[in-house]
Amino acid sequence: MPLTVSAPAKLNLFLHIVGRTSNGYHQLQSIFQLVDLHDELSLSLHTQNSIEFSCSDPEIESPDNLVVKAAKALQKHCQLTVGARIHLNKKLPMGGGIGGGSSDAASALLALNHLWQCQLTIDELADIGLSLGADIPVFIRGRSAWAEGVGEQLTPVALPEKWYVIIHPKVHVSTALLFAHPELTRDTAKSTIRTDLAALGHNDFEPLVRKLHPDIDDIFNACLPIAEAKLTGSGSCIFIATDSESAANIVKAKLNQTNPELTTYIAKGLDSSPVHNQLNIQT
Ligand SMILES: C[C@](O)(CO)[C@H](O)COP(=O)(O)OP(=O)(O)OC[C@H]1O[C@@H](n2ccc(N)nc2=O)[C@H](O)[C@@H]1O
Ligand SMILES: Nc1ncnc2c1ncn2[C@@H]1O[C@H](COP(=O)(O)OP(=O)(O)OP(=O)(O)O)[C@@H](O)[C@H]1O
Repeated sequence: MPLTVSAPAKLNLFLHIVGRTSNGYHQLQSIFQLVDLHDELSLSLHTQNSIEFSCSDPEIESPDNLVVKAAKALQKHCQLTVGARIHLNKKLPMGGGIGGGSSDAASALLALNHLWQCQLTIDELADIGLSLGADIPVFIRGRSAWAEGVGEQLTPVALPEKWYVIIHPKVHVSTALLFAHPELTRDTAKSTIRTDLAALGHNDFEPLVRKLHPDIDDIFNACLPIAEAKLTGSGSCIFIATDSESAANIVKAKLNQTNPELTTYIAKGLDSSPVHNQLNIQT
């Protein structure tokens, strides 16, 4: 029987860019909110040391997939002679700033650490994850968190229970291009940990993303009379926070009334990642 684990999505409830590191990466302050939308990974042992990867979406069934990179990084780190067969059931929208690829990689690292009996600590797995992408450590640690540094310095925070309406504009926004853009605001004042920034903070990518992508700007404008909308990560997904599932359903219905073409999801905020429960990891 393969081992099956989830890979949840995240929202950046706010995202302030507060500086730059010497290697060109950006220093952020953000709150990562894990949500109950997820991909699914099935993993089993392979007696040879190859990583056999398949995916429900043929477009990302490639050796470049972050899942394959994560598996190979762990295999190399632990100098293993065994491999794995991994299937990814892709359900999360891609390139939307909800961290799907990063979460898939994190769940692969956590599950393979278990399957291969590597016995690496969460800190060691988070370091391997960070070498593959700035968004991976939060999924390794598996807690909604206040984030600093490039997103790897994480302090778990208890957030009020929320349901989010997530809108996925069918626009792919490049994280690397946005971070490199001359018009990006990079000097937002640093704050000490404040969970009220979940509601009060802004996303420094938003003005630029709206300027570069008129379709996304149109969606923000359509949300205006309904509720406050925010961008997650570098986009393209936009979300609206509500206090209950029924309130989320009402917002979703209103949005779809004004624009039936919109792809919308409802997601509940999570304090901790389902993959940690599935693998019985105590954090
Ligand atoms: C926008 C966020 O999603 C917010 O959570 C993340 O900061 C992005 O994390 P990610 O997609 O895992 O990013 P990576 O794959 O590590 O890097 C993609 C590109 O974004 C830039 N990058 C990323 C993270 C960061 N703190 N500063 C950066 O400048 C890097 O130049 C890199 O070329
Ligand atoms: N397992 C994966 N799932 C999705 N995309 C992947 C995966 N591995 C590699 N990719 C590549 O990464 C690109 C961005 O994927 P992803 O959905 O993680 O973006 P994102 O949600 O914007 O992430 P982030 O918030 O970390 O910037 C995809 O277009 C795809 O080419």
